[in-house]
Amino acid sequence: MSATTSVESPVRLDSVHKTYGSGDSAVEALAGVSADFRAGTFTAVMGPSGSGKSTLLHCAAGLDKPTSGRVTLVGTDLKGKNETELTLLRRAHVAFVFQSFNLMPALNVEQNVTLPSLLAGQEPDRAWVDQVIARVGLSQRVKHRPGELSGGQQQRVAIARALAGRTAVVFADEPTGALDTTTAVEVLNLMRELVRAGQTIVMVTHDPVVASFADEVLFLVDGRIVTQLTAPGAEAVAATLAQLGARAKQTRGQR
Ligand SMILES: Nc1ncnc2c1ncn2[C@@H]1O[C@H](COP(=O)(O)OP(=O)(O)OP(=O)(O)O)[C@@H](O)[C@H]1O
Repeated sequence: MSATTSVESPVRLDSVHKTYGSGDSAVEALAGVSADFRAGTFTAVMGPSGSGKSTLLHCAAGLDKPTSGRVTLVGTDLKGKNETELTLLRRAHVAFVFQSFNLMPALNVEQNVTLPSLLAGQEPDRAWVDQVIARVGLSQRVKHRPGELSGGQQQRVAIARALAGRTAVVFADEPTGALDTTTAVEVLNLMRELVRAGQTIVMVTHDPVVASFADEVLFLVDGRIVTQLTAPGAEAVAATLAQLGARAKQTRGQR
């Protein structure tokens, strides 16, 4: 089973602005972001705390509505779509690994991993599900419930759940934050394999080593993409972050 589509750019943002609140308390979380996430690409989104990374992910996934601008997800303009339409679109084409793992406490590992496919009305590919569970190191835990697992193991279930359905798009927010280095590298290599098979992954991370597994790294500052690197090493990512941090400090000092 594969839900991947032939859309060239499964995720597109055109001049997306997002302002939270109004008047004196208004916060411009995204200040005109345009980005084209092409099929079969792995993109990392980086930037200082509060720069708009999570907001970008939420707007791109239709979990939050832009104040202005356009988001196109697997060829569908999200403007004017109601919650039911958005839910059906996401079920068919999108998977998430977010910081709160959102696992179903009453279901075991295997049931959690296959749930998105079942909800989308698709028969899970059992051999592939077993393979993904094995790759994240949970073969000995398939009958365990989330409450019986460590934080890192729960994160691995969330990753397996996101990757098992082979959806066109995967959005990930710090997907390897709770993992040891060896497991994190295994998960990132698995993500790269899926990208090579045509999936599109957009991942928020603070870690230059994690970002170095991506094809592109976008850097956000104050809700704008200020620079991007193609296939960078971890050192280049860290150097760019340091430069941006110094620039942000200077700007704050001038205010
Ligand atoms: N629901 C909300 N209501 C009001 N302001 C919000 C809301 N969500 C985010 N913000 C503000 O929007 C800005 C961008 O937040 P966002 O969470 O996207 O940043 P981030 O880059 O993901 O940060 P972090 O790295 O700390 O997770 C911040 O100033 C934040 O305070």
